[in-house]
This record gives sequence, structure tokens and C-alpha cells, in this order.
Amino acid sequence: MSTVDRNSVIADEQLAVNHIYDCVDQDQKAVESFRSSSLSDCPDAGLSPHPDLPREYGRREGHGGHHPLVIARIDLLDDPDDRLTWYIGRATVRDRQSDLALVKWTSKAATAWRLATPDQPADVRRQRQLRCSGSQVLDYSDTEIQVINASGETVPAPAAEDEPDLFLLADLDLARDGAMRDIVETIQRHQLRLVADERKGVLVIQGGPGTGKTAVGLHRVTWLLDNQHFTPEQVLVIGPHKAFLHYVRDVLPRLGSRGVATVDIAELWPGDIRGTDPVTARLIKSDERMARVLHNAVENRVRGDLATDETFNFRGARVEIDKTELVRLVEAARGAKGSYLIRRRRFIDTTIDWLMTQYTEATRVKKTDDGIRTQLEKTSAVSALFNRVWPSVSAEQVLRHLLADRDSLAAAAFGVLTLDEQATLVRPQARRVGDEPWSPEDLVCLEELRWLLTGDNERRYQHLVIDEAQDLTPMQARSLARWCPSGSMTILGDLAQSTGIRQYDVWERLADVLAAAEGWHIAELGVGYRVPAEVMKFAAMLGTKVSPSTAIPVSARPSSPDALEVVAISRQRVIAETVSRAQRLAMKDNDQARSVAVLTPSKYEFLSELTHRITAAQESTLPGIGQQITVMPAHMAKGLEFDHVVVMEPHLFDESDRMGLRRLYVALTRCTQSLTVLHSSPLPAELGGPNKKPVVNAETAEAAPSPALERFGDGDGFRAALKERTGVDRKQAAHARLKHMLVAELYGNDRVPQLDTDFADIVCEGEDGVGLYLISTQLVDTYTELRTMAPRLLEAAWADGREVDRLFLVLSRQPQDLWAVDVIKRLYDVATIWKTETGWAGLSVDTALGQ
Ligand SMILES: Nc1ncnc2c1ncn2[C@@H]1O[C@H](COP(=O)(O)OP(=O)(O)OP(=O)(O)O)[C@@H](O)[C@H]1O
Repeated sequence: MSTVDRNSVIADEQLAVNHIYDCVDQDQKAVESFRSSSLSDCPDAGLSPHPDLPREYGRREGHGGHHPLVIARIDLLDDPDDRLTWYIGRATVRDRQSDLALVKWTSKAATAWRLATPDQPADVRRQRQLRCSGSQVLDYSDTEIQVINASGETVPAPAAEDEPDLFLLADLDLARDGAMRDIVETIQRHQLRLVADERKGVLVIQGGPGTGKTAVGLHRVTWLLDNQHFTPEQVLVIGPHKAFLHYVRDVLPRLGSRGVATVDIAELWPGDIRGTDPVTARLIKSDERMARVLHNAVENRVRGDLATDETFNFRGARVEIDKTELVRLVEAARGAKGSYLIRRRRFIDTTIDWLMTQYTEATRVKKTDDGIRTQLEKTSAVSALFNRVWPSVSAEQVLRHLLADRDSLAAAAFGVLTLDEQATLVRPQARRVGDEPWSPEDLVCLEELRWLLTGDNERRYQHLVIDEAQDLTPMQARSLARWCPSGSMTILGDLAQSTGIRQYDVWERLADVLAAAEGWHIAELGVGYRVPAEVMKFAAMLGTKVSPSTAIPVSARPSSPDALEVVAISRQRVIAETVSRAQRLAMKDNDQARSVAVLTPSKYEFLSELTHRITAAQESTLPGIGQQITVMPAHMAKGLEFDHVVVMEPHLFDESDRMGLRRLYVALTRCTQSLTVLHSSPLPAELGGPNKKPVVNAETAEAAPSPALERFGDGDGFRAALKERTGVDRKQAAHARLKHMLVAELYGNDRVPQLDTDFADIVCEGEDGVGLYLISTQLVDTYTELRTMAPRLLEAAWADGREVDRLFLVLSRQPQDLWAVDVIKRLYDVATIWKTETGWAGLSVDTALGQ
């Protein structure tokens, strides 16, 4: 299209956008005139014509800056309302006739239109993305969905060239000022699909660094609220730390969603943290087995063995209850439903009933009232009996006693914890309950105990959004599941960035605990919008090492040679060099206020010196630079992003444990523009340092030839060779990753797959028979390659020996010769499935996933 044509399209769009702003202005004026004509104390509530529209979006240029209200235009082929052109934006706007001038992006119609593709066109002819600065239309970009061919038929538009989305790239390149922005204008189809996912239960969104998990989670909140799934008070958003909440605090209000609580995970469990536990104790206290120990500890407080024959003098009468009867009442209450204190009440009530019968028989009093019952219960000997046999206790008392008393712990942990684990938990008792040095793990145990004792949940929500959820412990997950009995949750995380005390290789351990009756399902985001390609490549091997089952994102950003600098430096010069480089980066793009962060190892001994020197340098040489240089330990940067990042001393990130390496991975993946790595000792092997053990290059290793399979003395020899070949394939990290993703799907669909049998990667039995799966991460693109792979499944089925009903070849991406998939099915009865950006596709994919 010529420039003239483009300009005239822009001019037409400008008229349409002007009309929408006119409608907003009219509404605004109407409200203002109503206000001025009403009593001065007239409440404002409900008066705003666009309560979901933050002021900055509804204003015209000159007043409201560059925030656009209108973001897209959709042309339909057919519409029941007889209107073929619609505009989508950040709010619902109506004209004088009350017709829709602008459809909010969260409406079901707008979502369906934006999700339309030539394959699933939903009546959409063309999607036009508008690029506006406030109310001024700057540019547009069209995606044809359906076209009319020469014979006048409507047909899917031919696949567009895979061109980069220029609006998206421009957006990604904007400076980061320390606050997250919304992505309404440039949200990608695969992200919007998850935002608008209406399946019930837990939605787990796994994605590598910068794939937009947080953005998707927050937009999903607005989408769910706008579509009346929940009210703001029913939703809780949980983040990893305060800096993160600060970072995302503007997003929901800007999206028009107010009143949703956001909370730092550390503050979820009430109580003062006065102590910390050694790692070994933390691991046990946060493990799900601890729930059983606590349950036993509570139940063990009931002491039927302390029951004896009892005689009381009450109002001049002698009432008795013998031991056998007392034990019977204890056991009846023990076996009843309800929490400890509810059953205690039942025990007391049934015992009082028994004693009252004695009393009425002894005194011949016919009528007894509640007053007499209460009097009897409060009689000191009677209440002493109750407190001895079924004491009233608090959560704090139970935990304090459990952790200090070896015998009680041994009784509660019998068959659950080993003797060593029990010994790890024991600690001296503080003088008073109020002085106990509760650790963060203790606070979660206390909440579990409160629930066991009272049966009450402190909080109740209809939907939870949990960011950085990979760091949850199983005990925390239990607690959250209780707070959200509907089991409706959005779980955002990346297993490779897990830096919590508990590390998971697959999501099911956590998801199973969080989910309720509706279960859970998992989706993956595979495109990275933050980290430049060079930096992602540099961090990739480390990411694969710390979490073989997760995929490294493909960067949406174009390559830039300046994006990565790795500098070896003497130890004495590290701090001075860091300060000077951070300063240079802060001044680099002096037209834009770029953010800079210096990320250090967690226990960096020079942290305060470094912070001090950077502050001093900023004050003396950067007075005009608005953007501060942030210095922080890497784990505090979780979920955050900065334009330029300097990572110091990777070798100090404790290579010996996976947590140190995961923290390093988090640190390396925070930048949008450039990463500088300064090191005074050799880098870890995963970052190109000297190999401490041989590093397997995933790509080359995957292409390694399989052992020859030509000549075998007998079937057993053939089986042995097949087994060896299957074992060799499994050594690839990419292989494990693909397998875990598929296994997560199967678990999510209530299947219990058998992994790594001698000849297959997965064997899964369901009502529809037995499926055998072989995974290949080699390049299987052509018909010939598919034909080479398919017989392997037949061999595996033969060697396995059991009745197999279905054979699945699992690939990491769609084969190029797509047509051949069908031929392979006919020839070998092998169905080929493959991983896509957002899920799985292929022949009989539903059956393969156990759906
Ligand atoms: N469709 C999009 N358009 C524009 N920017 C996007 C888009 N998707 C993500 N981004 C941007 O990419 C950056 C990373 O997004 P986000 O923080 O949500 O990723 P994440 O997956 O939560 O990352 P991490 O796991 O590292 O915390 C943010 O600046 C976000 O605004």
C-alpha cells in the first residue's frame, strides 16, 4: 500500500477515534453538569460514566499524555447487529443513542475477535491493530483473517509471512521505570487465550523468565472480574515479596480493576517471626508429612488412658461415672466428625448428659435446665476431669510442646518421620508461649493446627492468583487450598526459577495439593518478552541444568550485539569496576531514563560497601539522572525487571546447591536491554567456565547416532539393544523436559502414567486401553525421518510384551512434512503428537493426553 493510502487510512481511523473521545467527553460533561446542579453533598459513587477507565486513558492529547483509549478495530463478515466494524479499547463507551462506540477488551466478543485466526475465523474479516499516542492515531497494522476469492467465496486468508510485530517490539523497547505496565495493546494470542481461559479448577501457567506470566495473571484477574466470574473481594493476588507488589501495584487499577487485595506471601500467615530454623528442620516442617505429625499431635492430646472412676458431689447429691463409661464417651467423641474442639464439646456434652441422668435419679428432680448443666460442667472436679482427658489447647501450646518434648514428638511422628528427622525438630522450650522463637515454617504449622483445633479457616476466597508459585512449600499449599475451597486458582511460575526451600521437577506435587474437585491443568508460555536473545542464550545451559523439565523461552526481541558483556576482573577491582559500569549504564541512553540494577550473590560480604559507594557516586556524578541504580541480592529481584543489569561474582552463587544456581539464573534473566557479568573467579561451567564435569551440549548430543542394531543372536539380544538405545535417548535434558510436560498433562487428566519402562518412555493405561509413548527430541521433520522413527514404537511394543492398544510418537515440535503424519498412522498405526507454544497438537492428541 502506498504512503498516500496509508495516510488516508490513518486519517479515517483518526476520525473514528475522535468520535469515541467525543462520546467520552459528552458523558463527562453530562456527569459534571449533573453534579453542579445537585446538592453539594451529593455522593460521587456511581456517577462516573466510565468507572473502569482510569483518567489518563480517557483524556485527549495535551491532557492525558500518550496512554491510548482505543487499541484495535475489527471488521466482520457478518454480524447479527448488522454492524461490520467495531472498535476495541480499554473501556466500554456508548454514543448519544446508547449504541456501543467502543467495546472493552475484556468483553467476550472482543476476546473472540482478537483470538480469531484464519483457521478459526469467528466471522472476523480483518484485525487492525491501532498504534495511538493518547487520542492521536500514529499507525496501524492489519491481519487478514478471511478473504473473498476470485469466485466470490469467503476463504481463510493465506498464512502471513512470519514478520516481527513492530508494535510489540516498540513496546518492549520502552524504558522500564520500576513499575509494571499493562499489555492490553500488544497482548499476544497465546497470552490472551490464557487470560480468558474459563476452565474450572487450577490453571498452572508455566513459563520461563519474561514470558509474561505475571502480566497474564493480572490481566486474567480483570478479565474474570469484568465477566462476572468473581467480585474484587473474592480474589486475592499473592506475590513473592514487597518489592514485587510495589512493582505491579499500578497494573490492576490501570486495567480498571480496583478493590482486589494483593499480599506478600511472607505476610499471609499471621504471627511474629522471631526465629529461623536450620535448613534440615525447615525441609521437614514444610513437608506434607508434617500435616500428619500435627494431626497426630492434636489427637494425642486426648487422653482416654487418664480416665478413672469418678465420683462428684453436686448440689448435695453424689454422681458417679465409671472408667468404662468414660472411655466409651471419649471414644465416641473421638470417632465423630469435626475439629478437635468441636469433638471436645461433644465429649463434654455427652458426659454431662450422663452425669445429669445420675443426678436426676439420685435427687428425683424431674426437670433440669441449662443453668444446672453449666453449673455441673464448671464444678472444679468435673472441669478438671475434662481438662485432663480432653484438654482445651491452643495451636501455640500444641506446637511448643511437640517441638520440645521428645516423647510427644516420637508419638506423633511414629511411622511418619525417621528418628533422625525427629531429632532435627527438637528444640528447647522458651520460658513462655509468647517467647517461642517461631520461624516462618512454624507460622504455617500454627495455621494448620488452628484449623485442626477449630475447623475454621481464617480467610476465604473464591479465586487465588499466586505468582512465583514454584516457591510454595507443600504445607503452604495446603493452607492456601483451605482458604480457597472452590479450587479456582491461577498459578504462575517457573520451576527453573524455584529458589524456595522445596524444589520441584514437575508441577503435579504442588498442583495436586492446591486443586479441589475440579482438578488442575497446565499451560506453558514459551516466548520471552523481556530478555534479549543473546542473554537468554548465555543463561540457557544454566536454566536447563537447574530444571531439565522446563523449556528455555525463545526471545521475541531482536538480536543486539551490545546485549551481553562478560568481564573477568581482579578481585581487588570488582567493586570499583561495578560502580563505574553501573554509572556508565545509567547515563548510557541519556534521553531515556533507563533503570539499572546491580545484583549480588545472596550473602555478599561487600553488599553494604557497594551500596554505599554507588549511592555516593550517584550523588556526586549523576545529579540529573532521575533513575536510581538499585543494588540488591539477586533473590530480591525475583519477578522484577530492569533495563540494564550487572551481575556480580557468579561463582559466589553457591554452585554446590541447586538453589544457588537457580538464584543465579533469576539474576541473569532480569534485564530488558543489557547484561554485564563481572567475575573475579572462573565462571560456573554452565556459563562457559571450565568444565568440572563434561558438559553435554543438548543440541549436538541429541543428534548423536544410536547404537547399531543390526545383528542379534536372539530376541533377548535385540531387546537388550533396544533397552540400551532407549536409555541413551533419555540422557538428553530436552528429552526429560518433554517427557515431564507430557506426564504433567496425563496426571492433570487423572491418568497415572508409568515412566521409563525398559523400552518405552511412558506407558499409560486408561479405560480406553494401554498407550505406549516414545519421545524423540531429534529433528523429525520429513516423511523419511518419521518413517525411520515409527517402527521403533512397534519394536518397543513387541519387546514390552504387553497388549498395547495405541502407539504415540512424541516430538518437540511439529514435523515439517505435516502430511506425512497421516501416512505414518496408516502405515504403522503410530499417532504422532508434538509440543506447541501453548500445549500439544497432532493426531489423536486428545487420546494421547488422556482427555
Ligand atoms: N504481549 C506483550 N506485550 C508487551 N510486553 C509484554 C508482553 N508480554 C510480556 N511483556 C513484557 O515482558 C516483561 C516480562 O513480563 P512478566 O514480568 O509478566 O514475565 P514473567 O514471566 O512473570 O517473568 P519472570 O518469571 O521472570 O518473573 C514485562 O515487561 C511485560 O510487560
